[in-house]
Amino acid sequence: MLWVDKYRPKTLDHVMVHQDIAQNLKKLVTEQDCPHLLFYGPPGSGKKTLIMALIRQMFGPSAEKVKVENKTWKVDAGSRTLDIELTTLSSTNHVELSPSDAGFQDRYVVQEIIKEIAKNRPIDTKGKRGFKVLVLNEVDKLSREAQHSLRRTMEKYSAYCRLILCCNSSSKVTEAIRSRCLNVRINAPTDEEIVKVLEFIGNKEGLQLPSGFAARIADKSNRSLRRAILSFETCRVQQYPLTSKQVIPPMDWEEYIAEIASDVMKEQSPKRLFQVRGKLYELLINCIPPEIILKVVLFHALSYVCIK
Ligand SMILES: Nc1ncnc2c1ncn2[C@@H]1O[C@H](COP(=O)(O)OP(=O)(O)OP(=O)(O)O)[C@@H](O)[C@H]1O
Repeated sequence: MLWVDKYRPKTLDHVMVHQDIAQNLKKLVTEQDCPHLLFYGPPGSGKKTLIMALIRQMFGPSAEKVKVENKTWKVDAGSRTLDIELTTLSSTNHVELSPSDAGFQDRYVVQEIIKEIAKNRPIDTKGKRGFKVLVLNEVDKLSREAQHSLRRTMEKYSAYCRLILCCNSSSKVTEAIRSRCLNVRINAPTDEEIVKVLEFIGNKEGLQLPSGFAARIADKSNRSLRRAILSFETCRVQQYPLTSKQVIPPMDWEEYIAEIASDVMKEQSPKRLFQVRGKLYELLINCIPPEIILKVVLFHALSYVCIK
């Protein structure tokens, strides 16, 4: 198991960063009925970790027993029937999915599939919560129509379904949805917090960390905890004992994008265009978001221009 998964805190009491938010969430679910929630913040800041710990707090360890299903749903779209393939992750009390995976058909996912999941009321056994939780990832990528449908679903099934929405940018979520949720902003962790997590992992793995090594990884991580932990594990695999001069390698996909920028800058011909297109497809197939690809290409391209 990768360290990012192995050392992901499972409960709200064990989180090492955003402890104040974790304690507030704990109070929220123990003292009162939980509202719909919208978690937003930069990639790798710890949103998913808090959401998973929150669900565990609500339903106990059974929330960790999840099954992954790849289902094809038949959806009625007026004159024709659409087949929509979606991956869901579910336990007895919660279901998680990314409706934006359905692309421009996302509104059918919200109108039909989410409605179907939301209206199945869980059995209200004594002492247990009488609602189920629906976790929706990347809601900022949903189309306007899908977001409007989502707003209606939120209202209609709020008696026995709580939505936990997760995204990077809340400004791309409609005001109507935002105002119906408790908004929880998860800031990118500071370098000091990242160093604390890396030292904790190093300690658990029984590693000797040279002085300043964790700080160098934190500095290169762009304040993403996931990235810092992945880099740390890569360094460990590349060389042990770790040395203070050891190079902290960039992510594979970043090197690949740098190559694309260099290809584009060195030669502008139909042949090169064809090669670059192939490389871009390769990145997209590996789930690197297009906006990140363009941002990094631009960054490298500009550095070429500046050198000239
Ligand atoms: N509060 C925390 N304390 C300690 N480690 C954490 C904490 N939150 C996250 N981590 C570590 O950072 C990794 C990345 O966090 P997480 O997946 O929650 O980020 P995210 O904000 O959901 O990212 P993305 O938006 O890219 O999906 C986790 O796998 C975990 O190892």
